[in-house]
Amino acid sequence: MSKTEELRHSLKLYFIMGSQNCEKDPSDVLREAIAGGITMFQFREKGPDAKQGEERVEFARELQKICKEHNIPFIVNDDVQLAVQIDADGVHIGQDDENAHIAREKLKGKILGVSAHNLEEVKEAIKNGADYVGMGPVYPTKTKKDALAVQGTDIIKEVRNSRIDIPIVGIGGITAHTAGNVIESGADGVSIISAISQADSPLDEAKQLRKAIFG
Ligand SMILES: Cc1ncc(COP(=O)(O)OP(=O)(O)O)c(N)n1
Ligand SMILES: Cc1ncsc1CCOP(=O)(O)O
Ligand SMILES: [Mg+2]
Repeated sequence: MSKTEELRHSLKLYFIMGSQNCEKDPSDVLREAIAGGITMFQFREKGPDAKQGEERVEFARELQKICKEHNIPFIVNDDVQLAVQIDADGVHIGQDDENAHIAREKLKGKILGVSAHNLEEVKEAIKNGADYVGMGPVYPTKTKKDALAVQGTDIIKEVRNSRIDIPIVGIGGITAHTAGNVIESGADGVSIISAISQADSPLDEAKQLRKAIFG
């Protein structure tokens, strides 16, 4: 399998989480999500109650260890320096984060994901060396307070209709009921925070999502 094909597979069920998203112990939530079949993980420790400093680094290492034990790629949200420090598998940055071109330079050989909300941002991300783009919010979400306007799946279709082949993952309000639509629109995978992290059973929820994605 080529590196891109491998990445397309890893993006299928991309779980994102930080301590602020969990009611149970985050390590247990992550273990359950892995048992349920997630294919990639993003460490997103963010917001007013987020862990800081050394405690944050230790928390990242704890979740990274769980991912390593199960061969799940471990991506850091926003923080390129942390990704380098703990030798993460990659980083995901948004339009308001560190410049993607500079992040690419600092993370040679690692996975670089970039958020994009329109065709221009997708093209710019490709120029800057992104390996995949995260597009959304596809549906309404309560998880990200500063999220831009809901886009539906049209923007993903538009990118695919422009014959742009970069791996795409949809994000924002996606559940097991809607994941299939996101894939049908041309996305390689779905990124999920609350549907898994807030589920009574993250394991069962991940299983349901897998069914919707893989059939
Ligand atoms: C896979 C994926 N796609 C999009 C985002 C959003 O990134 P960003 O716009 O920088 O917002 P924050 O997550 O940093 O609040 C993401 N994290 N992951
Ligand atoms: C980080 C992010 N970026 C766009 S929407 C969103 C939040 C996704 O969370 P949820 O899956 O709970 O809607
Ligand atoms: Mg960001």
